[in-house]
Amino acid sequence: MSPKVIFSLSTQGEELVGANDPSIWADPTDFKLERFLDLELDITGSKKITMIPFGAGRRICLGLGLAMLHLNCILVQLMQSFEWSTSAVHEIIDLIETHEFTMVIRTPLRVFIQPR
Ligand code: HEM
Repeated sequence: MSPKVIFSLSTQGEELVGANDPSIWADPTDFKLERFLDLELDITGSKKITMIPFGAGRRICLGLGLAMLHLNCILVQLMQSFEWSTSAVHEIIDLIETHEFTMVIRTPLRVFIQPR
């Protein structure tokens, strides 16, 4: 049985803010990775602030170009080289964030990797 994924604060009855704002993302509480396939997605925040993993404005990450160039290669290598699985004891995968010094995942997500 595949684990249930809790993705949104809305499942906890809390206020929808930021990345959970439906005026910014369609169906924000749905786990839809394909939303990131939109090549028009502006991650620099120069047109509209939607998702800015590298920051925005004058202090935007200087390594943005380098990182984007290498991320696909690194990800593909990791997927090709290892078998990935979640723990059998995790019936629920909790992707909800919480505030610490920065925004972090509330419950650490543990994965098991084995060389293929
Ligand atoms: C996935 C990879 C990376 C992410 C998500 C990331 C994210 C960020 C973020 C959020 C900031 C702060 C921006 C702000 O203050 O508004 C930043 C700053 C910075 N990053 Fe990155 N970064 C990544 C990779 C890199 C790489 C590979 C380099 C260099 C080769 C780099 C160099 C820098 C520098 C120099 C700053 C400071 C820019 C400034 O304050 O003017 N980063 N990065």
